[in-house]
Amino acid sequence: KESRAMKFQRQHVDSNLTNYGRNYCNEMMRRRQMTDGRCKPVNTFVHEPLADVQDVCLQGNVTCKNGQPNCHQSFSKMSITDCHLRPGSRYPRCTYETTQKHKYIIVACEGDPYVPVHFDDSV
Ligand SMILES: Nc1ncnc2c1ncn2[C@@H]1O[C@H](C(=O)NS(=O)(=O)C[C@H]2[C@@H](O)[C@H](n3ccc(=O)[nH]c3=O)O[C@@H]2CO)[C@@H](O)[C@H]1O
Repeated sequence: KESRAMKFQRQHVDSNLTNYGRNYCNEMMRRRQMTDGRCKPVNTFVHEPLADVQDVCLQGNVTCKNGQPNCHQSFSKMSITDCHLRPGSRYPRCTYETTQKHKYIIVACEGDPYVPVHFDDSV
């Protein structure tokens, strides 16, 4: 069974941004298995070293969107790609809008070791 930490890495960490250009999301959402059974509507990939993403758990403690107190906002902006399902795209043809951004990320952390288990937002 995949741990929540490993699921976070599969869904949200792509340190060596493979340059697919505007097809990045179409390719990566499939490769990282977020189009099996349904098209995941929104997903962010972070293009920083895994250690830097894990370090966010030690950074600014903030309240998560769902009210839980275990979210952390990065001290620095990070290179990310937001993937948004295009309107009208129908499973199994999941087609995405690919948008490159440089923003602070907010993740929820849990466990020992205390690591990211959920991507909450970018600001
Ligand atoms: N505080 C917590 N502490 C611990 N665990 C917590 C906590 N909160 C939730 N989980 C858990 O996480 C799991 C999960 O999949 N949550 S999810 O909201 O659906 C993920 C969102 C995110 O993947 C994506 N998104 C969204 C915005 C964006 O900019 N970028 C972007 O990628 O969209 C998804 C839907 O929004 C679930 O098991 C829930 O129980």
